[in-house]
This record gives sequence, C-alpha cells and structure tokens, in this order.
Amino acid sequence: MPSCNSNNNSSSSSSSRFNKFPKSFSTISPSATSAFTTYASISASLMLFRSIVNDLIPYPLRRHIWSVLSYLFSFCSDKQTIVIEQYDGIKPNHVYNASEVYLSTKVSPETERLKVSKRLKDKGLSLKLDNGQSVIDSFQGVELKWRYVYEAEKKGIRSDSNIVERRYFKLRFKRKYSDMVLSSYLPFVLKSAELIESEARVLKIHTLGNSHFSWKFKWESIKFEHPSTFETLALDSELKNMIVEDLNRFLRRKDFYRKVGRSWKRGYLLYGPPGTGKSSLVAAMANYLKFDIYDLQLENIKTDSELRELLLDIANKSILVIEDIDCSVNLPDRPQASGHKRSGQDKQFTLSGLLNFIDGLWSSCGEERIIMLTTNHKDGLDPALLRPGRMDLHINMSYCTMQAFRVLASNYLGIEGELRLFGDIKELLEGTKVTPAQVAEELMKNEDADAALEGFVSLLKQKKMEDDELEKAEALKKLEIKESREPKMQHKSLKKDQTMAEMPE
Ligand SMILES: Nc1ncnc2c1ncn2[C@@H]1O[C@H](COP(=O)(O)OP(=O)(O)OP(=O)(O)O)[C@@H](O)[C@H]1O
Ligand SMILES: [Mg+2]
Repeated sequence: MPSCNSNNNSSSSSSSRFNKFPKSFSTISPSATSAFTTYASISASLMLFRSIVNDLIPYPLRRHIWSVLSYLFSFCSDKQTIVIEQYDGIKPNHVYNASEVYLSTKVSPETERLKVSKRLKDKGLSLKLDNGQSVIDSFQGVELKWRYVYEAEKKGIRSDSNIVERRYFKLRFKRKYSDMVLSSYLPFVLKSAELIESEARVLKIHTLGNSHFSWKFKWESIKFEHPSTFETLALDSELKNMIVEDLNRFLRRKDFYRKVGRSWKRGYLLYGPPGTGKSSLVAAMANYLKFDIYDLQLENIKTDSELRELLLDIANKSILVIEDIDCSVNLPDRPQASGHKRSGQDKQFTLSGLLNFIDGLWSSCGEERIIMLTTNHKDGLDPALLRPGRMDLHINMSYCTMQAFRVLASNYLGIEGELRLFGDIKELLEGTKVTPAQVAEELMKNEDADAALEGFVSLLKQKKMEDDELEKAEALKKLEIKESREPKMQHKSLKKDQTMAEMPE
C-alpha cells in the first residue's frame, strides 16, 4: 500500500539520518577519544583548582605570588617587559598618555576588542585597547608587543570601601633591544603622540566669564573656528614671510631659550588703524601654530591675585591676547573692586609691570607661550612698553597695498591673474588710505569679478576725492591759524619796539 510504502520510506530515511551519528562517531579513533577525555578532565581539574585557589588565597597575596613567579621566570626568558603606569605617584604619567595616543593609531581590525569613544571636542573617533588586549608594533625591524591592563581592587571589606584602579601598558620585547627601546623607541612614541595630538587638536578660545556662584572671573572656553590663515591674510608677502619665519624660529629654539635663561615665550605688538587685520593676524597665528587663544580683558580684573590665578591657569602652547591696550590699560586709575583696596605698590601697576609679572610667572612654569598686544594708537602707549626688549616684534598693520589687494581679490573673487582695472587700482591705492576691511566689504558686494572691481574703483575715486578735500581743508585751517597768530605777533613785536624806544638810553 502506498501509505505503507511511504511509511517505510520515511522510516528508512530517518534511520539513515539516525545512522549518521554512530557512523561519524565510529570514525573517531580510540586514541583521539581518549585524548579528548583526558583534556576535558584536566581542564575541569584546573578550573576546580583555580576556584579553590581564588577562594582560599586573597587577591593581594595571589598578585604577589604571581609577580614573584613572573620575576623568577623572567630569568629564564630572553624577553623584557616595561610597565608604563597611568600615574607616577599622584601625577599623571606623560609616557602613559603618549602611549595611549600613539597606540590609538596602531590598533588593527584584527584586535579582538577595542573601545571606541568620541568627546564633543574631538574631530574623529578615538580607538583604545580594551582590557587585556594586545597590539604588535614594529620599530627598526624589532617587534614590540603592547598590552593594556586594567585592574580594580577594593581596599577593605566594607561595602563602601574605596576601589583602587590601576591602568598600565606592558611593553614586551627581546631583552637585547632594551637600550634601543629606551633611547630610541619610547622617545619616538612621545614625539609621534605629540604630532598626532597637534593634528587632531580642536582649538579653543578662552574668555573671562563669572558664574552665578562666584564674583571671580574664570576662563571659559568655546571652540575656536576662525577661518583666518596666513594664506587668506592680506599682507605684503615680505612681512608675511618674516612673521612665519619668526614663529618657526621660536618653535625650534626651546633649548636656546633654556640656555640663555629666558622663558620660552615671544611677544608681539600689533599696531595700526581699525580694520587692518590685527585680530585676523592673531587668529591666523593660532591656526598656524595650533595654539589656544586666551583673550584677557584687563578691565575685568580687580586684584593682582586674581590676575596671577588667571595667568597660572593658562596652558602651554597658547596665545595670550590683550586687545586695544591703549584703551584697557589705564591700570593705575582702574575702578577699585569693593572690599579690595589697592596698596601703594599696586598703584604703580602698569602694563609694563604686568608684562614683568608675566615674565616672572611664566619663566618658572610656562612653555611655548605667545603674548600679543594690539592697539590702534601706538603713539599713546607707555614708553616703557615700547622700549627695546619689552615686546619682541612690533608689527605695523598698514592700509591696503596693491600686494594685499591681490590676496583679497583672489580670496573674494577668485581672481588669479592681471585684470584690466588692476592698473587703475594700483595708481589709486598709492594715494588713498583704505583698509583691507573696507576692500573686503566692497569686493563682497558683487559675485561678478568685473562688476565688483568697477564698484571698488569708484569707491577708491570717491575716497581719493574726500581725502583731497580733507587735505585742502586742513591746509586752509593751518593757514588761517597762522594768519590769525601773525597780526598778534606783529602787534606784540611793535609794542616791544615801542617800549624799547620809550626806555631811556
Ligand atoms: N589684512 C587683512 N587680510 C584679510 N582680511 C582682512 C585684513 N584686515 C581686515 N580684514 C577683514 O576685515 C575684518 C576686520 O578685520 P580685523 O578685525 O582683523 O581688524 P582689526 O585690525 O583687528 O580691527 P580693530 O582695530 O577694529 O580691532 C576681518 O574679519 C577680515 O575679514
Ligand atoms: Mg581687532
């Protein structure tokens, strides 16, 4: 019967399936089976042994035994291990931080477990080794194995006892390379980390702000995203190159500054009319050096101790900016903070004194600092500030020249070559005082290059006319003053002559 057949068939197929297992089992040889059984029983015993040891021997003792055993075994091994801990006492260990940064670029997709994170200020994802994970690096043909370890140990038996955490890297390599690792490889790791960090660095601008809870001003920072660079800056190329070279020399000369006993800092005084690019130059320098900016508004500072605190809070690799010093630094006459009377000595507090103060503080605790002062009126500054050696470089930010105009024309209109109107513009610029800010504003008015240039030429012509009229008016005024004085002078000399004549001989 069909149903019977089908039943038979199915039973035969299920039995053939059923028969597969005994068959495959039967292919394992007796020796393999016994090896498997032995392995299983050994690992079970080991696990049992481990749990007994864990129960009977407390963790600190276990760790001690383990380190003694490792120490004994190290004599038989041709390998050496360097331990790089997160803290050196209570201070962060710079080598640990650098290793972490360096290894974040070394982890490969083959690394089994990685930690991925991103802080708000970071540009990209940051990768870190997870606990117990390793990565192999190679340097000058030598293989170096890094391993990250995290340990947490409870101090005491109470539920609220402190948990002591320990993080470290283990760097393992062949013993014969230990000199090379200490003298070349680890310095290379430090240097690489510095480069990686400076590339990934998001710049910040720090300004003074006070919270609701305190009358004191503190640095508050936001992301610094000013687009100004030395390429976009409209300056004569000679001046631009000189500034860039000066900055490069400053960065190179760490050892020089130490040798001559100076703090590793450089001061720039930028002076010129409004809109000539002083603030833009500060931003371009920050972007070039990848230094944070600290914008110090002196009028907010009431006491010397407040100022000292703020200056000590400034990080290395930074630019301290004091804008419009001619306006902000009539320090001796500043309003007094309530309850903070200035001593007689404080009243002598001048900008020059402030800079001395910064010198003293920074020579003992700061590195790679730049201080920039800006002013519209150099003539009005304290002569002590202008004396040689006070600010290292005085930079005159002048009205727009033809070279500067070409940079702006390229930035704003994409003009690279010579255009028809350039001849007129060159001539007009020579006799006209127009700031780069005014030029930029005019060039932004029109997307079409020719139309924008036409507009700019008429602006220059009008400015020239106004300047000429102003000049004429000034000359006329001078003449009038001179003439109004002359009759008086004549009158005086006449009177004098008369008196002389009246005097008896
Ligand atoms: N030399 C320059 N190169 C490029 N752009 C400039 C230059 N000077 C001025 N500008 C443009 O004009 C704007 C104002 O310039 P900036 O604030 O740098 O002038 P400033 O000299 O600091 O003026 P102030 O004395 O009023 O502070 C900038 O945002 C920039 O667009
Ligand atoms: Mg400015």
